[in-house]
Amino acid sequence: MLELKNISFSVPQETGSKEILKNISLTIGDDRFLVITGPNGSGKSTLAKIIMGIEHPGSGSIIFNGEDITGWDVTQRAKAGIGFAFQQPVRFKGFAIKDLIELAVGKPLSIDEACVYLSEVGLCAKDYINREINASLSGGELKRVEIAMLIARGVKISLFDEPEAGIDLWSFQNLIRVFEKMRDRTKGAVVIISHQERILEIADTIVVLKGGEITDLGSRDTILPGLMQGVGGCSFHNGGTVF
Ligand SMILES: Nc1ncnc2c1ncn2[C@@H]1O[C@H](COP(=O)(O)OP(=O)(O)OP(=O)(O)O)[C@@H](O)[C@H]1O
Repeated sequence: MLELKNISFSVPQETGSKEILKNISLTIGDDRFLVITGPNGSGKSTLAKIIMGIEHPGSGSIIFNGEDITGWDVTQRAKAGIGFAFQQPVRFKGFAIKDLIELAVGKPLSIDEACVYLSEVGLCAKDYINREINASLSGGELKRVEIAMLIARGVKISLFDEPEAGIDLWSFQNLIRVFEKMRDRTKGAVVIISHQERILEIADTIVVLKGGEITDLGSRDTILPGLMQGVGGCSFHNGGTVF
């Protein structure tokens, strides 16, 4: 369980400082599928960076399974089981997909063992296992490889910042299926930052950030109808995209 307690974060500006997150308190329970949404600039990515340890809060504390990890860096948090998928997946030159899966698991694997993780994310394993991580892989394929790595690492919290960014509708539909499977099977929490209605629809819990504050938090069934009607912080709805 991850607890954010009264988290505030500011950046210095010429005219003083700008408060980006204001007194955020949020508990992310195990086995929860939580989606954080809100308008552009509301502080979602900053909150993700605070959870990862890329940024550190000016005040407040972060407790992970009872331990205060506020001062921990990215590596310490990664080792403790907080995994992160980048908005633009990293491409490692000269690395095959199998190498990445082995790196994630932390030991050599047989082809069959490595293939299990690829099958989990809907990639036909034999076509991919020896492919190099390079520009020949589509954005959707790269994202699925990243998710396979998080599954292989067995992280306790998987964090995705706008996984829909830069992928086509077809790949997006496949990604949704992978997330649905992850929600049903993965032990541990999944936290997704997204504007997409299709992702909000599979959330257990939705958190709405606005102006650096949590303006709404609750189950999908209580929060989503308000978002879709423009109540509770939604200012714009267009083509399946909220906000
Ligand atoms: N290092 C920084 N210096 C100055 N301003 C910053 C810094 N980091 C973030 N901000 C500002 O803080 C606000 C929140 O940014 P953040 O990226 O967290 O928003 P977001 O909700 O993820 O937005 P989006 O939906 O557009 O990705 C923005 O106004 C951004 O310009």
